[in-house]
Amino acid sequence: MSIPFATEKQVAVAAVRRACLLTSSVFNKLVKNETLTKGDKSPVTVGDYSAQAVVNTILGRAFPTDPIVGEEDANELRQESGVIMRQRIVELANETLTSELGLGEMVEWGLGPGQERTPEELMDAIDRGNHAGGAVGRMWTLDPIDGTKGFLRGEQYAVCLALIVDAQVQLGVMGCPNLPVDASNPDGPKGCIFVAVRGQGAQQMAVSGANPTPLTIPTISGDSLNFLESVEAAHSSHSFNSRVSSVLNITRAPTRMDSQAKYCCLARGDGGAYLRMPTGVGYREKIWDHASGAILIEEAGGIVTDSRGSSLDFGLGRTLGENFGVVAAGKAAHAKVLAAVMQAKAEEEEEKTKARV
Ligand SMILES: Nc1ncnc2c1ncn2[C@@H]1O[C@H](COP(=O)(O)O)[C@@H](OP(=O)(O)O)[C@H]1O
Ligand SMILES: [Mg+2]
Ligand SMILES: [Mg+2]
Ligand SMILES: [Mg+2]
Repeated sequence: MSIPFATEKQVAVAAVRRACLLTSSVFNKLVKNETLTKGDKSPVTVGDYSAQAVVNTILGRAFPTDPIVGEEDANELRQESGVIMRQRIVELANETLTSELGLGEMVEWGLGPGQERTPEELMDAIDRGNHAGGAVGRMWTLDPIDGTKGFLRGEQYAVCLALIVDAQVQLGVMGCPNLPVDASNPDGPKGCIFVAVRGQGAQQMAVSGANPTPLTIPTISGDSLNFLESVEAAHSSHSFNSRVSSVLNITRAPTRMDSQAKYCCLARGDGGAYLRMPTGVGYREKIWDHASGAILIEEAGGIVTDSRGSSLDFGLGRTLGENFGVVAAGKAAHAKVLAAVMQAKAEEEEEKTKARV
């Protein structure tokens, strides 16, 4: 019997690796007119667009009928004002798609010398990410650069790809080009890919795909537990996390890091819990910001829920719908952190009520 999702895993690792090579190379050459500000004020760069073009081109060749829920779309690039960026994206995507085959890659996926695409094909590939999501069937979800702000600062970011079947994440692949291979050697080699398949465990490997190593979240007890949280205070409440730390008597400062690299660090024991509490009303978390991270944690032996203890629902469309915040940790730590979140929430409510009277 063949191993479930073996081909999907091979294709997804190849797609993420190619996208990582692209984003690492583009970072050093990024110039001012290669970044746009989207409607929600967040940045998007030629790196985000061309990484989405590359991954979607590969998925489109390998699995032509699978829909994709991707973060970016090509609307801006199809305008007159988008011509310069579009040219750059086409150049970057083609450079990446046509480079020599790496470990486990196949010509059939549209890779290797001579496989250039037209600008129109690449814009259409980006727009294959327009799927609305939903509870039924097979779909991929892609964040071509998660943590664009981290990417622009030269810090952490991740290329994140996951396969969802009937609302359950079955496969997750994350590429972190700037993440040290070994956290105890922060100045050592950087760049790793994390892979998880439902029921088959979690792994870290080199960006080349070599040296896959199984990952298990270590049991972290007591006050040695520390939080992983967003760098951006607008994305996740720093003050609420510090309140939760006080409830747990944690004195260690949180580790701030952009992107789903936080899930990767948690999976290999570089942090005790990832806590993401909403900062204001109305923002809905996106499925591509959590799908690959959530399966990585589960397959490494941990638990991911929202801040009320409900499981994340990947079947409601492009967002996580009513889920409120995210709590991810190893099994024992998760129960403790969730209880502390509830207590901190109650304390906060009480203070608000007192302030009103
Ligand atoms: N107000 C908000 N609350 C929570 N998340 C937000 C947000 N505004 C943007 N984000 C998301 O936060 C992600 C980055 O997370 P983090 O802060 O953990 O690095 C962004 O992903 P992109 O960088 O892919 O756009 C974006 O989707
Ligand atoms: Mg974005
Ligand atoms: Mg993101
Ligand atoms: Mg993104």
